Amino acid sequence: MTTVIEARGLTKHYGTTVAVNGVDLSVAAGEVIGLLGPNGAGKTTTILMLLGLTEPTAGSVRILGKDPLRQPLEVKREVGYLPDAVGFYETMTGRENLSYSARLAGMSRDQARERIDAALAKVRLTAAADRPAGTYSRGMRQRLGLAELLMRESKVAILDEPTSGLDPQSTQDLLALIEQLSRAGMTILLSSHMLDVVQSICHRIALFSKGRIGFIGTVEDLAKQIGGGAFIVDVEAEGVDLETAASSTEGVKSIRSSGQGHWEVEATRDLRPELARLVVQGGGSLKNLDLRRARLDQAYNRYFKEVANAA
Ligand SMILES: Nc1ncnc2c1ncn2[C@@H]1O[C@H](COP(=O)(O)OP(=O)(O)OP(=O)(O)O)[C@@H](O)[C@H]1O
Repeated sequence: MTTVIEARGLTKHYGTTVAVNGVDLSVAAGEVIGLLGPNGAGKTTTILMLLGLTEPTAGSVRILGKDPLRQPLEVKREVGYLPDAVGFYETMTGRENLSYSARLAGMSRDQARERIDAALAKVRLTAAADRPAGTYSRGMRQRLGLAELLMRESKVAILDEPTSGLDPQSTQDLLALIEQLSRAGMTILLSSHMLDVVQSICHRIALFSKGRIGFIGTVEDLAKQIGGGAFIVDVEAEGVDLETAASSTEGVKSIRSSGQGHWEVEATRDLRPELARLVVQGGGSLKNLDLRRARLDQAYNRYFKEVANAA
């Protein structure tokens, strides 16, 4: 697998403040990685170093084998950055903004026209393409930002809170687009405090804490690491006490009553068959059984509680 982003021992001091303290990060082509952590944990500073916009105090970055500080133009060609508030020329239309950026990137007029049309269609902005960008909603601006990355054929996208301020429908639209880009091979780093958004599209998450990456892996890995279970089974049954019946079953991490005849079982594997059997063997009748994935927000809160307790 091709490694697209490689950071080793990345460190940044601002005077006496240690903003980033020895970050190692390796991201493969087509991966979507969520950068998470409390305010001030070092996510933005890490992103700025990956983009070559801030010089590391120590450590190294390679983007597709190139050093963002020594080869800034080459890296800029490969990496698209979508900040929290994407800046466009407000009086210029969406299409004119893209044309301007294509000209700066040295594209020929014909090539630009073709790529701009395709990119606008992909983000569903064709109908609005000739309106001034100043009239665009926040969702449209984010989509125009993605269109710019598509037009430039960026291999890496770094997105800062891409869905903040978007309504649920616009959020879903944007997430679907980001997934398409990843399936087409784009590598995506996404910094966000919106944990449901992160869980829905990220393959792995990196948890930043005091300038370090304290955890990197899947949500399931995180749930396991903090001693929980990666699987949650919701059980609805009558005539049985599941807490007693399933308490010693291998793989059960916790059983919580979530109402009369309802239980939430946290487990290290999919325990639906065993739970169904236990209900029936205990003389009860099973009414419903649902499997859910561990929730990132719960795992995240538990992780940072442990970090705070360990401090
Ligand atoms: N230009 C700067 N000068 C001095 N200190 C800075 C500068 N930029 C960031 N810091 C400090 O570095 C630390 C890490 O900040 P950073 O912005 O990277 O965190 P973050 O994880 O992105 O936070 P947020 O979630 O709020 O965006 C903080 O203590 C911050 O105050």
